[in-house]
Amino acid sequence: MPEVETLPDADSWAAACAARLTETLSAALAESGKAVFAGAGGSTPSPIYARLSQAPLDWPRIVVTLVDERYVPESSPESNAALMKRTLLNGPAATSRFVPLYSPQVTVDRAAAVAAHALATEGGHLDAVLLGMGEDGHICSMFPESPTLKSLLSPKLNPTVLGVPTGRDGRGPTLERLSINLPYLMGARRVVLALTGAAKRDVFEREAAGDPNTQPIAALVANGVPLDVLWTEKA
Ligand SMILES: O=C(O)[C@H](O)[C@@H](O)[C@H](O)[C@H](O)COP(=O)(O)O
Repeated sequence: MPEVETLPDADSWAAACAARLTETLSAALAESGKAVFAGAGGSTPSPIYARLSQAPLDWPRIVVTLVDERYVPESSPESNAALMKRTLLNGPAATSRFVPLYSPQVTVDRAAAVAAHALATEGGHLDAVLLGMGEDGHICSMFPESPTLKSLLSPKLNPTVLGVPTGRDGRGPTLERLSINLPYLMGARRVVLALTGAAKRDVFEREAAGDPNTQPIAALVANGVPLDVLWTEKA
């Protein structure tokens, strides 16, 4: 079971998450002259992105992408790309290169294939990843009841992006989505899972002890994903 690092308040938690991601991107830049960051959407990451955007990194050599995306254009209020551009791609980070997952295709699966190719063209590897987690234990768009879950959690596949049909998360129905798969997380240099609130801490601890074939958090643990879990009581 990975250790859960407890931060005393929202500010120190967001700062610690941003510092861990900055450290990881800096190491990748030092080692290979480029770095790839992938981040989550949802409500958790915004204060972390606000801090990360100001990090003194060589942003023109950093590629920024998403761990998942709703199958909507950037003009939609549901778009994670729009969220990322509003919160992370400001200040120094605005000089990074953004690679979206969404593109208007005939089907979400076709869009996933286009996104998979785009990420493969960037090297097919993520250096720093920021994840949130739903109260149903989902990360990325790896939803417990989704028919795509088995493919997304297969550790032996190549890193890729898959289409996720309309489904349900802990808060209700979800749009069709695009999601990276578990092998992308297994190959990452560092994955930061940012959690807030007592409920999510309990969910994390329950899910981490679960079935890696059907529970994404258990799959991260069972497959040795380099995971830092940072938690604070109130965001
Ligand atoms: O597209 C999304 O919604 C996110 O990428 C998703 O995977 C998110 O991380 C979880 O649903 C947690 O969402 P909150 O941070 O809002 O709790």
